[in-house]
Amino acid sequence: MTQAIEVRGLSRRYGGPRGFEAVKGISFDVARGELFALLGTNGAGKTSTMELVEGLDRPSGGTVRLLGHDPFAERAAVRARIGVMLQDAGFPADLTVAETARMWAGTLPDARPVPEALELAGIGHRARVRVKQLSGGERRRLDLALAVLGRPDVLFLDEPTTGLDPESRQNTWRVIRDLLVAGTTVLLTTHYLDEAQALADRLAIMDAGSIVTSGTVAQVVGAYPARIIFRLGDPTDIPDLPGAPTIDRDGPDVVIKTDELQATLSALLRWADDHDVTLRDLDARSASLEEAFLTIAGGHR
Ligand SMILES: Nc1ncnc2c1ncn2[C@@H]1O[C@H](COP(=O)(O)OP(=O)(O)OP(=O)(O)O)[C@@H](O)[C@H]1O
Repeated sequence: MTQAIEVRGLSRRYGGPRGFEAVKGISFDVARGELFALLGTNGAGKTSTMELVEGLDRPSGGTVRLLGHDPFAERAAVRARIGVMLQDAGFPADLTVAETARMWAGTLPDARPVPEALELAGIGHRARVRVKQLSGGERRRLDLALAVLGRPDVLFLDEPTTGLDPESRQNTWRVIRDLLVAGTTVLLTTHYLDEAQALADRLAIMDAGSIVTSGTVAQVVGAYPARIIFRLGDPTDIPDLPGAPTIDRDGPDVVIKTDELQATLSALLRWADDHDVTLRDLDARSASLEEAFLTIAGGHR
């Protein structure tokens, strides 16, 4: 078996059969050793999905296989093999960092030494500090230390770098990359598109409970056009341009979308030059994950 996670037609309804459907029949696979990122706007259903894959609740519909098991019905078979970093773990505030990790290690069959896990997550220097005295970013690092304490085969990271300073984010990324090299499978949710771009082998963008697009970063981005944006002073007619672009005009504002940025842009610049037209605030950019995300998220506003 090469898939660590198999999700088929998964749905989650809150509040009974007539309640709110937060996840609407989604499917995806995550191969062993792969990092799969779930992206989406607030309330898209990322955490609801992740919790079902972790086995915290029974799906309203569809199936989840985690390391070959049903994670809800066969919880005992998977619990020791997964590590979970929740958005808000809620540990006793009066314990120190090391005491918290020791307590957690006591529940695991093959825990790393506590100092090793704390060092790995960059929180070793705060081992004797009480949890309630940690900053928000330090709490995230403690959460990460606890998630990796049991040497998990599959690691669930729900917004792992929210609230971290840039250096700590880089550190967390390094930790995640090292774990991937060691063969760990990771399911990640994040609001940082650069984080997904930097870490994800594959990703899915969710909106309103459904997966709108998924694939490698290159595949997802490749499905969206490049954009050329500028303002025209006069009501000049824009000529036909190569690359079969779509041209939207709103008063002086022009947005051109094209799959052949270089060809379209070159012709546009030649035309502007020949006709002495100024393209004010000219901005040309390739498709990006941000573009794909905003198009998907914006399409439902
Ligand atoms: N226990 C619950 N009872 C009822 N509705 C819930 C519950 N948990 C989540 N929801 C709703 O389900 C939808 C999806 O929530 P979820 O937390 O999965 O989204 P998300 O994509 O993780 O969002 P965020 O980026 O804000 O973390 C939201 O509309 C949310 O209000």
